Amino acid sequence: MTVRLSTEEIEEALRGLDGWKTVDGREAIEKSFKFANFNQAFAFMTRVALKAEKMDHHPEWFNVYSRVDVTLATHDVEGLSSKDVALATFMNKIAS
Ligand SMILES: C[C@H](O)[C@H](O)[C@H]1CNC2=NC(N)=NC(=O)C2=N1
Repeated sequence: MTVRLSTEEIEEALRGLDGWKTVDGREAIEKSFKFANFNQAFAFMTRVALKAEKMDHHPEWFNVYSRVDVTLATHDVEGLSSKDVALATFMNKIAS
């Protein structure tokens, strides 16, 4: 059962998620990742895609060349959940 995070829990989670911020007017978090080139950007997306499938939790994202803009939210709870925090943590880890 996926549980929706409270405002306080979201703020606490963001303190540990470098570069992530809330989206104005929506219960979601976003970050723009910049890579050296398209290959590195797409390699990042490929790894995230495999992780997302394993988690059954998928990002909303946009890629242009070396940039990947990511937005995370949990549709099932119409807000944010621990799955968003886990996927954001994974993204930061592999992008560093
Ligand atoms: C039925 C439901 O859509 C699925 O369980 C998964 C698929 N991937 C998902 N991804 C995201 N971001 N939010 C969800 O609620 C979600 N639900």
